[in-house]
Amino acid sequence: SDLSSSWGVSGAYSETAAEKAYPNCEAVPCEQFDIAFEVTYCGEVQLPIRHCLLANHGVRVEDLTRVLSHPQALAQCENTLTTLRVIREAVDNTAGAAQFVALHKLKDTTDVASLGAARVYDMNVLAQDIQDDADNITRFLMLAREPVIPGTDRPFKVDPTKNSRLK
Ligand SMILES: O=C(O)C(=O)Cc1ccccc1
Repeated sequence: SDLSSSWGVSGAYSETAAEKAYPNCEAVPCEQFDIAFEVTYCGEVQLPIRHCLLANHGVRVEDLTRVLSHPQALAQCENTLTTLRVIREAVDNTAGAAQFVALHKLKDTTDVASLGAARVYDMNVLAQDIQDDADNITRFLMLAREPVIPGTDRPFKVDPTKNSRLK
């Protein structure tokens, strides 16, 4: 199948967004984007986002002092995190936060990420649907590297409004 790359590690929301935008493609997580090329805006995809509070097995809510997640996820769970009285620490990806907490077997740190991330990194789900807005819809931008006609250095401009797959 064709590939589409999504920013972040496996279990990130962006992976789900890429799969929704390109159903016939396999989403490949990509931890770094080469910023040395031009990107074209191709469209947007909207996803209902349901955040979970993840921790290592055996960790209780009372043990938590810190939460790691993407800044947008931390902001979307403001009420829950304030009630928990945990120190917020922003990282670049929700699933990356889960991977970090799992890898380092942290016992005082939680992370806000998807149910999918809980599965991928074998973490315990302390709470589900912790976002302030029960119907949290988040927009993801689809960007493409400027396609180049093979054999030339000329970029091939695409008209994003003509691409019916992006609807
Ligand atoms: O970090 C992720 O998994 C993302 O895809 C970014 C994000 C963060 C919060 C809500 C939606 C997407």
